[in-house]
Amino acid sequence: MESLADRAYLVTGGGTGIGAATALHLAALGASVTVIGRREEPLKKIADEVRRQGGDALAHTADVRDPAAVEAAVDAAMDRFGRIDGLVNNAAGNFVTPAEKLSPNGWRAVVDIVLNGTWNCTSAVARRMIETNRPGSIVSVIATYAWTGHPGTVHSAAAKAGVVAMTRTLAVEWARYDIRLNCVAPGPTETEGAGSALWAEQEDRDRVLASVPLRRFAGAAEVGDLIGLLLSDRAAYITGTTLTADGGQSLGAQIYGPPLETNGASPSPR
Ligand SMILES: CCCCCCC/C=C/C(=O)SCCNC(=O)CCNC(=O)[C@H](O)C(C)(C)COP(=O)(O)OP(=O)(O)OC[C@H]1O[C@@H](n2cnc3c(N)ncnc32)[C@H](O)[C@@H]1OP(=O)(O)O
Ligand SMILES: NC(=O)C1=CN([C@@H]2O[C@H](COP(=O)(O)OP(=O)(O)OC[C@H]3O[C@@H](n4cnc5c(N)ncnc54)[C@H](OP(=O)(O)O)[C@@H]3O)[C@@H](O)[C@H]2O)C=CC1
Repeated sequence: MESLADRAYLVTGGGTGIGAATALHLAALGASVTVIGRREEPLKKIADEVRRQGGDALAHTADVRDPAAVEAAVDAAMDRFGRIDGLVNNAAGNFVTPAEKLSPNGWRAVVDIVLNGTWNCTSAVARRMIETNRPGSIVSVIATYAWTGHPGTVHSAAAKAGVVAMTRTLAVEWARYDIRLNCVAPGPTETEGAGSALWAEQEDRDRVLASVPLRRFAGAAEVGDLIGLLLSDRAAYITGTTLTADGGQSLGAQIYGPPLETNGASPSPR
């Protein structure tokens, strides 16, 4: 595993789920991390855990929808660590609803967090990288329905597709500054946020599991590990791409394959 000692990263939605696992993973590799989210308590818990393990972390509350709050968070990270080497756009909002019942404000809430929030953070961090003449790596967490689409999540699917287009555009535009941008597309991942938003009932969990050829949920830590890979210099020649880790879910049901039913395999993440 490559050391990330002396590096400093920002992780949005870093207090819970995949964001928290990513922050802990980066800190374990020696990096300093700034975790950003709306609620102070989960952020403080992760920052305390990083410090307990001998690392350095800053917890900063901000709503990624608010450009001024994002600027203040990035300034606080610069003041504390003196540099920014990378950003993880992980914050998201989601709920399942038939599209015809989605209110204008419901659409706005999700698209604002996922698409506008990603832009607010990406532009604020990239400007600091350009001003300080430092290379950088930006990873955004998307979902495979950015290209497959998925009924019930039109707001999130459309916003994640926008993040892919943003990533591909900026990967070319900012290559001259040695800023790399990539996406990670996890499949169903065992987190509290997704559990309550997307598979609150056992019946929903079973349906999700049955759609995954590897027949298990991903663990937040294994997704955090992939994000760490894309942030690191091992991925120095990778830009503008999406790394999919979905247990084969987005390949869809195959005509001559085994039936997509739960098969008794352990559904627990590795
Ligand atoms: C199925 C397999 C695929 C697997 C891949 C899955 C890929 C993606 C996964 C994820 O993204 S998991 C992340 C889940 N985490 C979260 O959602 C956490 C954060 N969530 C939130 O903050 C809220 O859920 C929020 C609604 C997104 C935003 O909160 P905010 O406080 O800004 O908004 P509200 O004022 O509460 O609501 C705004 C608007 O939205 C309507 N709304 C909220 N929930 C629902 C719902 N369940 N159904 C329908 N509409 C909903 C709410 O009513 C408001 O609209 P108006 O009433 O004002 O019109
Ligand atoms: N779990 C899964 O199955 C999958 C998840 N993903 C993606 O992975 C990422 C993480 O999801 P997951 O860990 O499961 O879910 P969580 O709900 O645990 O994570 C979402 C995080 O985003 C933060 N957040 C939400 N809204 C805002 C906001 N406006 N400003 C700042 N922070 C915000 C939340 O903190 P707070 O509420 O305190 O602000 C929370 O920490 C998301 O991008 C999601 O779309 C993709 C595919 C599958």
